[in-house]
Amino acid sequence: MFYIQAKQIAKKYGSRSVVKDVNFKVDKNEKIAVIGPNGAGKTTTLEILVGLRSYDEGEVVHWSSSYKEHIGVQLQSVPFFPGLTALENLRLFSAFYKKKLTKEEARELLVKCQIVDAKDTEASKLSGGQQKRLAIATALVHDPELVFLDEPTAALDPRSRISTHNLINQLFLEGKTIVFTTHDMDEVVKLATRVVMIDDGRVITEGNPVQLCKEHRVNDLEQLYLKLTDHSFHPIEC
Ligand SMILES: Nc1ncnc2c1ncn2[C@@H]1O[C@H](COP(=O)(O)OP(=O)(O)OP(=O)(O)O)[C@@H](O)[C@H]1O
Repeated sequence: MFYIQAKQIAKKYGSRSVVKDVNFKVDKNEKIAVIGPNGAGKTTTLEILVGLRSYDEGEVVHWSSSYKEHIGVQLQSVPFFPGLTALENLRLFSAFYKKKLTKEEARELLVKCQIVDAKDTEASKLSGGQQKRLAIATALVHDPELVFLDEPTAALDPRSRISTHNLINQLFLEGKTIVFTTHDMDEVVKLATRVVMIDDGRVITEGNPVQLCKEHRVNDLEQLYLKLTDHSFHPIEC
């Protein structure tokens, strides 16, 4: 069963093309890592897939007309409600959906996302890493089937990064499908069932990370990334 199928999508900001002819399918029970250089168009592609951003060409098909109720999205910057604590923010976010979280349910979600210690701190005063965890919690308030996480571990300390990996695996075991972006290649190998590499607005390769390395005869994903995104790299013809 597929959740999202994007066919030949293209997007321009002004006259600048940032997504070019992208095909992107999200199937049920996947953990997809989207990787690529800064500015490659990963966030824009994800925003188009979840219906937050318009596109100029192509088609995006979702599995359900009410898909927005079943997708959770953590973007890189989250506009928390000013003056409200982490717990209050979470409950207010949940009020946008059919089922509002009780105080206890909100607390449990903060425990799950390892941010409960800061539940009574004003959200805007949390550290960068804590805000990231709260942002992940807000993406989960409506128990979505499909979860998009845009750089969920950027700016996290090693312990927090590991607990976020554990959270992603836990969500996957609960039956959720996860799509995440990252610049950490070890994280991709550790977590992803499939990797999609985007460069200059195009998908340049995709597949199982280990399999892809074998096919391209490189030792690891970092080498594959460096090889495929090196615009000065010209293979020697035999
Ligand atoms: N709202 C916008 N208006 C104009 N240009 C934008 C907008 N959002 C993104 N861009 C530009 O589009 C390009 C792709 O941005 P995008 O955020 O999709 O890249 P990314 O691959 O997610 O990068 P990063 O890894 O740095 O997060 C960048 O050059 C960026 O400056």
